[in-house]
Amino acid sequence: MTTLEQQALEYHAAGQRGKVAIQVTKPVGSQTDLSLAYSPGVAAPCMEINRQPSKAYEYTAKGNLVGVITNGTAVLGLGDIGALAGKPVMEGKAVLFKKFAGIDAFDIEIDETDPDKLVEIIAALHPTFGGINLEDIKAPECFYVERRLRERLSIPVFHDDQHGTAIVVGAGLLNALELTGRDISLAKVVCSGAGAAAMACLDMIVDLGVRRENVYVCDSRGVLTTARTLSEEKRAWAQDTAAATLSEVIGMADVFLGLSGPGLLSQDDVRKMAARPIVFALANPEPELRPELVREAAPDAIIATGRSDYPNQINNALCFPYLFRAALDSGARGINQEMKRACVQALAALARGADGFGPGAIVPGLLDKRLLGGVTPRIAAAAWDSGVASRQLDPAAYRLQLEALGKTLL
Ligand SMILES: NC(=O)C1=CN([C@@H]2O[C@H](COP(=O)(O)OP(=O)(O)OC[C@H]3O[C@@H](n4cnc5c(N)ncnc54)[C@H](OP(=O)(O)O)[C@@H]3O)[C@@H](O)[C@H]2O)C=CC1
Ligand SMILES: CC(=O)C(=O)O
Ligand SMILES: [Mg+2]
Repeated sequence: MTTLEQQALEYHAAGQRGKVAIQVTKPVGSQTDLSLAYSPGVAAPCMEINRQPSKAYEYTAKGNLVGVITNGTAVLGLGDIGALAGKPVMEGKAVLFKKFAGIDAFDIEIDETDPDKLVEIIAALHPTFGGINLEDIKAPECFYVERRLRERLSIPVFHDDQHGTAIVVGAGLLNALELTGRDISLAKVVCSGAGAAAMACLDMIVDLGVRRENVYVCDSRGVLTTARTLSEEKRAWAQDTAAATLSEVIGMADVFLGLSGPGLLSQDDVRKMAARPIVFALANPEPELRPELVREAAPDAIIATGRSDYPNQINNALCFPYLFRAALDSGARGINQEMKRACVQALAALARGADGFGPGAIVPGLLDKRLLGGVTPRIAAAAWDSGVASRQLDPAAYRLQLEALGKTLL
């Protein structure tokens, strides 16, 4: 076991176990308080909500509460380690919701792999929450589960590994391309991984201007080609090529996008890439190739990982707190493409506006205090403009409100 792993175990076990706890928000110290908080007074908000369900947003925690829900089938890059073993990650996401955006989150680990049953369970749980953040559910089941829940529920349902990752990859890629003087429409991209995160990231970068014919994708069996029998999602990325392996398609690639597993990129692969390559080795916790090894093979590379212990942390934690903050505050029924695009542009702009902007800072750091006030109002505005929100928020006033909130959080 490494020192870091040992420290992480001690961190999690120290004091009150785990990373989150419940906090009470009303006085309960007197008989009068108790008769308001519980019986008999609590019947009044119950009956108000029974008459008008939207009153739940006024009288309960629903409007500021997100469910972080997994079945543990694709926990980070650790694979199918099961619902219970995924709990530390889900608690971690709950911590980030709270510390970065003041959102309360319950982590819910569901021991169910059948997609239809999972949909039924999550749908049955949904009255508790103002939004649902699906996490670490493997592909292809995650696509079905998210789609069915979005069809059924009128609260935001968002698969973080797909869309959260895609947003941050989009922002990082725009800035990395700018810094290396590349035209997005000419960039050749090679992606390792064809699961939840990869498929959504590829859709996003095509939305931003990458040409589909310039993208080569590898899964655990090699390059997605037209000769292979592929799922519907993967078929969309199949190339008519005889190349079968990552090493065979990576020649002169401008961008490597790793959303697969540890150690799947070699230094020789990096050496085959174009000059000033962009290497996003995003598998967690162990990237496709460690940054120091990428640097050795290509000293002028722009390198990003999903980890907090290297520069350029491309991690969905840079966006999900702010997306949900904006969605909850604007009363959005869902998180749509316009909101995601607004988040991409806001994150990219925030990085460009920082003093240290450059190859080692293509995205803001997770602890950048400008994020809450800088990103969230732009997403809320996009929600309103695209017709998915029920409240229009004045951007300047909302920003001030968020900046004040931010001071109470980190
Ligand atoms: N930095 C970040 O913010 C994020 C990083 N990630 C990382 O991305 C990775 C994938 O996560 P996710 O998409 O949720 O998981 P999925 O289980 O949905 O997808 C995993 C993908 O990796 C592929 N894969 C496995 N082995 C290989 C291999 N030898 N060569 C190429 N591809 C391979 C699988 O192939 P096949 O389809 O054949 O099974 C599959 O397409 C994880 O490491 C995760 O930590 C995910 C989300 C966010
Ligand atoms: C960051 C994240 O969500 C993942 O690696 O799965
Ligand atoms: Mg995840």
